Amino acid sequence: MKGYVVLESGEQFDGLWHGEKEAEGEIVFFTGMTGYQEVLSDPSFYGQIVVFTYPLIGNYGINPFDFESDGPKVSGVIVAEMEDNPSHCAMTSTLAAYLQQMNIPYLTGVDTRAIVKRIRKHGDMRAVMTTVPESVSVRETTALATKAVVPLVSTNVIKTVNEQGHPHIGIIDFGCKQAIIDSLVKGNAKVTIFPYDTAKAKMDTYHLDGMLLSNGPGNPKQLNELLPNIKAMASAYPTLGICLGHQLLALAFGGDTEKLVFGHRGANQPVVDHQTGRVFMTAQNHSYVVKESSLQTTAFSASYQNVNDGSIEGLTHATLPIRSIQFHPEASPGPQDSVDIFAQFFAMVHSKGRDHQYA
Ligand SMILES: NC(=O)CC[C@H](N)C(=O)O
Repeated sequence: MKGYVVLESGEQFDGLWHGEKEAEGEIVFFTGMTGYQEVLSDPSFYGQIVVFTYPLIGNYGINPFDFESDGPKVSGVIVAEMEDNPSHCAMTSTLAAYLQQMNIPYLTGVDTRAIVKRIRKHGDMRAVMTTVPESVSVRETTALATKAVVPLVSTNVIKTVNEQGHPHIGIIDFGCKQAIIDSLVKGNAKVTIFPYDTAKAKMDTYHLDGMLLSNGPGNPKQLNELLPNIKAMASAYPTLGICLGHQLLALAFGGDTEKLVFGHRGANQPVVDHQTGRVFMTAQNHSYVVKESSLQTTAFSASYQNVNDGSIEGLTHATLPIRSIQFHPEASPGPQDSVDIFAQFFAMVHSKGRDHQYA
């Protein structure tokens, strides 16, 4: 059966329809050649329709190890071609069977290049995947775009992993990828994961050595009411912010964020480290960025910058042990060139123990 994706701009693209239900959400594109399983299950993609630009998706199937959360978070998938006969030693299912089992609609045989050219021109926008395009008004669905989705992907309960580890790192879970938790445990940290709106007073009872603000979906300004709590926590503990966590730290300390025309989603985003001059490749998926001009009135300075468009990729605080990064040092999927960010975070935590009083 023929299926369609109808964009907010009114344009539509067709392909072969697979699925039981329509999908709606922000349409974004991901440029990595591999990593579709991580993308589908990364909570930062919650509710989005993802166009994969690599022309053949699914060629190593789905395995039990590469999930970033308990299941798919995207609302729909669009590909040029999906592999029917994948091959991998750890494979337990084809991508098609997995999407069907999870009730995620997908389109194959789509001119993905044409869609991406539209998005690059007009920006990420709302879209609907449907078999009856004439019945769809994408504009009527845009109200949903303002709804905060972090509460839907954050943990409801406080949980600790690697009980015997040290140091003790608290993660504020805005939709945390499993790979971030794994990276901390790999460094032998005891990790306690808190719901996104846990009060600092509650966290203080856990005797944490450091704090990590996770990635997550949506516009950081949807979480404005959390900023005073975030500022208080980051002022009390050595802190690392990743992606949404980075954006929230900037907002909490008086900076500002804005939406990119089209997001960075892929595995080869070049970033320059201003301290060393080194350029390295990073995994990214975000729509929002910290506004460089807004940093002037804050104690933050830009530590990393995107080589392609000059956007801010990381911040360092002038006096407090706070670092934040827009890209993903845990990769998953993508290059591991920046994995030493976790080692640097551990060094910061060890040199600024929890008994240290910051001014
Ligand atoms: N990966 C993330 O944490 C994404 C952050 C935010 N939702 C953005 O799109 O910019």
